[in-house]
Amino acid sequence: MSKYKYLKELVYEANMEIPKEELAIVTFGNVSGVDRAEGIVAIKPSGVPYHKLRVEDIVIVDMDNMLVEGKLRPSSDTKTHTLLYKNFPSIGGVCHTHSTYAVAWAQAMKPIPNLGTTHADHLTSSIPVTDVMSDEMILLDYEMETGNQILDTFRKGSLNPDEVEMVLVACHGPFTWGNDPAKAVYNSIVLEEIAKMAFLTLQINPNITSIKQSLIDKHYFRKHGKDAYYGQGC
Ligand SMILES: O=C(CO)[C@@H](O)[C@H](O)COP(=O)(O)O
Repeated sequence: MSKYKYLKELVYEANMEIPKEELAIVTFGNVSGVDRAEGIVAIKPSGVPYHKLRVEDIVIVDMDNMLVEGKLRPSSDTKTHTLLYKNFPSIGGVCHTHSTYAVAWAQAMKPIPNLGTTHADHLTSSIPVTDVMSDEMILLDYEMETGNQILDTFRKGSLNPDEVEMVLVACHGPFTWGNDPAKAVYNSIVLEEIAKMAFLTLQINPNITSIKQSLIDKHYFRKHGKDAYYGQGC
């Protein structure tokens, strides 16, 4: 029996949420989880349709993307996942999907503006989008450079990955994370709904740019326990 059975099961269950929540079809997307003490990552194998996926198919790699356990190839996005674990120290799970509305915003290379309280409940900023990669980056090592593009986006925007747990990779799609694989998938579900609402809002009223900062603050801090308005009778 694998010493990583517990993590494989967590990651398997999280991956099975992807088709259940209609966040991707066929083999698109992947979810991983990390055991920092063991220095390993459990991740969906590459090219396996969700309906055929089994717990024992989940692949174990080390933090340098070397195979530790598994008969199948790890996801093609493994380098992106491990780079995020190395640079975002408090995350325990990463999720990548091809959910329709989030991918549309990523392909349009537009950040998702904060247009309502549904968005504000989860983050105060826009949902960021990475810059487009150079030809050299694409040809050199697309998946590693995808991770670097995410890190650059957070550095340039002074964004906290513990508060903004999601990003749109330009021309590709969403990556989300959280303290465990299930939370990473939850954030992908939320992101897709916010992306859809924002798209429809702008179809109805293209002149909308964002909502009042006070409404953003009220909802975010009420949901995250630091209500800026406690004691102010609002
Ligand atoms: O976005 C892509 C390919 O464009 C990948 O994320 C695939 O959607 C999943 O690849 P595997 O995890 O099956 O290697």
